[in-house]
Amino acid sequence: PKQGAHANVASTGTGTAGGAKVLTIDSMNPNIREMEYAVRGAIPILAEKLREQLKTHPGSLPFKQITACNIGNPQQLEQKPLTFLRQVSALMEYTDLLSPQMIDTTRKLFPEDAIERARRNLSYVGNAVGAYTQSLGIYEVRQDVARFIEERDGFPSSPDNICLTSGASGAVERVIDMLVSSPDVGIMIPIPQYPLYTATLAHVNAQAVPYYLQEDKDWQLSIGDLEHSLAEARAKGTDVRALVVINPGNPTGGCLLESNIAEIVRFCERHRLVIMADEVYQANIYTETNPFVSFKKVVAQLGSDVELFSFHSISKGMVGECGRRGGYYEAVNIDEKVMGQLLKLASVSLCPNVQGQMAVDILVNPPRPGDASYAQYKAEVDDIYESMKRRAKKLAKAFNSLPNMSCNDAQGAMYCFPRVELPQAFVDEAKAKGQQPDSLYCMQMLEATGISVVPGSGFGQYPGTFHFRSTFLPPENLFDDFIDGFKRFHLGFIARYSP
Ligand SMILES: Cc1ncc(COP(=O)(O)O)c(CN[C@@H]2CONC2=O)c1O
Repeated sequence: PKQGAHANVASTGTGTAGGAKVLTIDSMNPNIREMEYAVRGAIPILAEKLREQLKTHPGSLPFKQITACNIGNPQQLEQKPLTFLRQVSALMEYTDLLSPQMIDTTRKLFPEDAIERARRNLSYVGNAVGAYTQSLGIYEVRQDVARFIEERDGFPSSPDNICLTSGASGAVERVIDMLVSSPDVGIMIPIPQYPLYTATLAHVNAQAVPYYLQEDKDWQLSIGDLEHSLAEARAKGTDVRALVVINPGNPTGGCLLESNIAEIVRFCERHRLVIMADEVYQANIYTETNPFVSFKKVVAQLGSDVELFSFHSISKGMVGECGRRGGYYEAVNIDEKVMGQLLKLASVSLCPNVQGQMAVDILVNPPRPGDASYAQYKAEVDDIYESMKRRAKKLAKAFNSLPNMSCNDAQGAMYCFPRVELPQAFVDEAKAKGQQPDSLYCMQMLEATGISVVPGSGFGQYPGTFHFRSTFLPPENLFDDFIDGFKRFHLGFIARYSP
């Protein structure tokens, strides 16, 4: 189906017995009408229309293809899936391959450890990958997640505190839903932030309490700014209950130092804030100076009783299985009765996606040294990692080589978030059109180059500054063309607006 086709559904007449529609843009839930999610906003939607136009009218645009840099969707940009994961999935989907009649043929096509893993996983679901599982997810997978966390941090983790979900998005939405008991409730979010947070807070009619990340300090977080933002919100009567941290950062790519994390934990203890640690990019680290340290590890090291939810996903890292929908949260120091309510909430949507759960298991429990697939799995992961690291540095360097542009290196995640000094004449032109200046800049970029990025206004930014977010996911064989196309656009843009 065409992207956005849903939005073009033809009206089928008057609906109820000749009367006006019951469900209209005015009668719908106003929270949903007001919420925004720029990662798939106006510019990506136009990009999909232009993609269709290139199919039906080749040569009708000044570029050959759309380069979707608006979304961290690696396999849309030719990243190969991990072989072992797909082998196990295939065997679990078509279990005849494991039958006595076919197993000899299967053994010619699949390594022994993939066969064993598929058989083990199938035993968890009664050999029926199409059946519902437990609401919190398959217990044995939750055990593997807990072991992964213990190995990563060196502190205990219990499967009873792990909940598998169909992606981290659903986990975040569920926790925010639990926290928000009235419109007075506020949750502190970084600016710039991944708009899942502002969208979800709008959806549940809660207050977003912003704190600014410091661009001139590699996007580190300032405790002084947290204190100020919290005091201001509470003085206005907002019931601030939680603090969101995205580490490594989206869209910023910043990775918090352990000392900064400890300060944040103490801040949340002091002010009784639940920590929501979004760590979906924990494997996407490209710098030795800022290695990934989990909030769970620091909370355990400090012996803190602060309440913590940590989120992870199969969509990022080197796995990149975005559409397969898999993820989890770990709940630490959460009240037992609340845990019971979280179970109830999970049970309403029956269970997380089963193949997503199995992919989580491979994420946290990959082939080990000595396994038949270990060498290939490690080689594939290393190749993807090294390529991402090269592309991250190359894109930031390209942005920094241009006039009116500066960009912090991506220490982690999948994005560069350059700052653009937009000429005042252009800013005035955009405002006269009722548009955000960086949004108009990105729209002109798309129309000139086919590159689809997201304006900084879609993530929030310090007033008076302008940014955009681009992934560094275009495949390396097309990367130079991608950068050249962008450079040509930007230099032409600056020339047009320079006196
Ligand atoms: C910080 C962060 N948290 C959660 C999610 C959701 O992950 P799931 O796929 O597991 O629900 C994303 C997805 N990143 C979006 C999607 O691609 N580009 C983005 O900015 C993200 O960037």
